Amino acid sequence: MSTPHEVRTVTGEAELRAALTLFRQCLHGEAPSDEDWPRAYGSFDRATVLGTYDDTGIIGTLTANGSVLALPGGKVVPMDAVSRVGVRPDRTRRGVVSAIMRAHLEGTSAPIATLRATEGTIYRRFGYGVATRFRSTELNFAKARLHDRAPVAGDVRLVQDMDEVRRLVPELTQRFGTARTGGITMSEGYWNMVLGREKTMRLAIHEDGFAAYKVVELPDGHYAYEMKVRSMFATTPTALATLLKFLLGIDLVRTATFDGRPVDEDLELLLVDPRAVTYKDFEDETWLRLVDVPAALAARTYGDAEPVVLEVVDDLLPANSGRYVIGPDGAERTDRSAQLRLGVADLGAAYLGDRPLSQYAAAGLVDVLDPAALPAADRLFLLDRTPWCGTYF
Ligand SMILES: CC(=O)SCCNC(=O)CCNC(=O)[C@H](O)C(C)(C)COP(=O)(O)OP(=O)(O)OC[C@H]1O[C@@H](n2cnc3c(N)ncnc32)[C@H](O)[C@@H]1OP(=O)(O)O
Repeated sequence: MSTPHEVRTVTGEAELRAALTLFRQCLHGEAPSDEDWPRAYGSFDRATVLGTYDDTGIIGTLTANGSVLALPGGKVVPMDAVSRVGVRPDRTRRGVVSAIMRAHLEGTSAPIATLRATEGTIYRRFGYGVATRFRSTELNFAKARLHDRAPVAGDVRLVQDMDEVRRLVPELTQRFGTARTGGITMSEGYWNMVLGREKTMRLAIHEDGFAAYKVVELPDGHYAYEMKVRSMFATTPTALATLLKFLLGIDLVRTATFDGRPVDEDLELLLVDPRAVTYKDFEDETWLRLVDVPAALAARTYGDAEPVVLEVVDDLLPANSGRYVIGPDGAERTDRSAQLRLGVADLGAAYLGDRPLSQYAAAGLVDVLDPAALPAADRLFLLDRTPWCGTYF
């Protein structure tokens, strides 16, 4: 590999602290304080950190958190959750992050990497595509009431003690976070950092899901509060309705915002007045990169349709380039002629089944060499349920 910047693994506590400081400063934030550092240090418990240095110190960094990803068909595979990417502002636009991205993709053993992007125009060139999307849901408590047929059943236990909240969140996300395609898990050290400074996080736990939320006083309110639901996983419709009923029953709350919800979670169907719900902030969630295309294609299951031959183009990791036959029984390399051709970023985008390949083709992102293959590819790749992650990192 020849790049103008040498990339190496960041090792030891002092170097990790410098890397995190650099990243936070790149996002216009503060260096970790002495008080925060132990938890921040602990958050590297399953991470590989890369850095680029010059004679002024560290100038670029990337963290690859060892994680897992739930695939169509239910398999859960190793995945690098890439975060804390930053280049010092006096060293940008000279290829530093390109060198680090390449080093990460060439060095990792995970077949898939995902990230959350600060900007929409950076990561496609490295082979990442938008594989899941989310939106926020706002509920007006004055109007929001479940109708009589909503499937409410089972008890909800409330946990208010922060030590117990910190202990339970990693366990609960482990249990429920990968139930849906696109779900991931994060390490205990990561959660310890995220929840370390929280003082008023509450947990509502049902046997098939949970909600983690805060209730904050409205600035101009007199005993008027707003609920912020940071995380909610409901693996059954009953868990969703029951958790919702519990949250709506909390006194003094005027509105609730549920962050980062699945785009097919239509809460109005559970309510008497559908106008109690407003959806907003529809955005990209998971950017996904197939690092090892043959392994990743073989790891998911496919729908029922005639097999299709895809030609994948990957300029950054050329070993991935080539033709693959994909059918109900799986996927493997083939010498047969290609029917559809697409770049690895668009394959990553379509991989979890968020949108049909025909939509990418209509946008000019898939070359259709044999039109008969397109409806078959749609049936092979699509899921009965929109993929969604729900865990921010
Ligand atoms: C997963 C995460 O952690 S998201 C957080 C990402 N970090 C940030 O947003 C912090 C602030 N920004 C930065 O630290 C840096 O500007 C980075 C990391 C975004 C880019 O680093 P750089 O070293 O400048 O990128 P590099 O020089 O390798 O550029 C690669 C290409 O991306 C383009 N590019 C880089 N940054 C941007 C940007 N912000 N917007 C659009 N294009 C960009 C470059 O123009 C270049 O294009 P080219 O290949 O066509 O010439």
